[in-house]
Amino acid sequence: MSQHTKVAPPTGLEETDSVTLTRFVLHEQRKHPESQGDLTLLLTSVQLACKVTDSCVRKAGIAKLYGLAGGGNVSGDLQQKLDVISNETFKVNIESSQKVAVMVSEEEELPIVVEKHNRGKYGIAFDPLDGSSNIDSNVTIGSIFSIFHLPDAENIQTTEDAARQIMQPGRKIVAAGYAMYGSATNLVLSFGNGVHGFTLDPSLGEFVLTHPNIRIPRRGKIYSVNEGNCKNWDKSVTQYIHSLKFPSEGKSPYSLRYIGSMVADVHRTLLYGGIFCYPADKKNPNGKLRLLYEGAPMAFLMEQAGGKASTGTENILDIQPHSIHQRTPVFMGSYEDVCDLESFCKSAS
Ligand SMILES: O=P(O)(O)OC[C@H]1O[C@](O)(COP(=O)(O)O)[C@@H](O)[C@@H]1O
Ligand SMILES: [Mg+2]
Ligand SMILES: [Mg+2]
Repeated sequence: MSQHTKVAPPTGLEETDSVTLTRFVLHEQRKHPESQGDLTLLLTSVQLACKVTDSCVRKAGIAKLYGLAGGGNVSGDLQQKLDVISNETFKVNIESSQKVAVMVSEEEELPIVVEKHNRGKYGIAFDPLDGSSNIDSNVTIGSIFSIFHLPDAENIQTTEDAARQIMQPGRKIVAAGYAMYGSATNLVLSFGNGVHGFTLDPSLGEFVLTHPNIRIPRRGKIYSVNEGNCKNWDKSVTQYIHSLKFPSEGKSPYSLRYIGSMVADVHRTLLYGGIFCYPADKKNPNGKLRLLYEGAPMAFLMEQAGGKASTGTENILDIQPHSIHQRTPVFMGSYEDVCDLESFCKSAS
């Protein structure tokens, strides 16, 4: 019995069998009559970078079997590490959109300043391959991005100028999202008016809308953290996690799920609720995850879905970055769960 289920499209889009990502983005653009279509073109290039990365991820394990090792062509490329390939893919595709002036990548020490003739008014920060320790075991990995409007893109000359202009708090994000290369490939994004999830239809080669207007449950039943680090946690984090495992009489303990790919752990948290944590600890006083292309874009999506993201004491979206690769402690997920964590931090201070 196969019943064809239609997904209700966002208001204003006709009910058809599939709303592709491209159509969705164009629809968003039409809501802003003054728009010149720059963001649309930029997102098209991000979408393409995700599709190319997805295709490399799918082929990575078999490249050698097909004799694709060696040589300086595409086959040679497949030998490279996926994080190098995805970084190149993101840089090349995004630069060719001619809509950005600055790119910040986890894989590049300095911001990339785009040549004047190829420039646009946006800046983008990305983690081209997130969860890289999971690549060889074929566990879900992803890509994360955040897009900012630059105040004075034309006059950027040095990498210092570039860093200064793109180091904006997450509240100023224009659009953010992630691609997840799992059993299926998803692209989840927000322009600041809700969160929408798309799934790559391999036969069409198109992302189609499968999860319109994602809302995270107010409270969840799952916590996600690398408990191997617990001996180095602050007392407040230790006590909070303990409270989830040993709740008061009559309440059920939370379940633990931890994949070790932020994209996958955050995706599950967004859909099922609960809390994802990467706290600061004695070894990493600022945590592990990066603000501009991990913490802030995911915090933006969480808040847009009705959840919350915090360092424990501050909303992640309010942090003014002071360096492009700075780290931040991360607690994000269901609104009430993150509030609980914050009250443990508050009472410890
Ligand atoms: O192995 P750990 O310490 O638990 O860290 C896992 C975290 O590190 C990361 O893999 C870091 O991202 P990269 O793979 O992009 O460096 C996150 O995806 C994940 O949440
Ligand atoms: Mg990462
Ligand atoms: Mg990475």
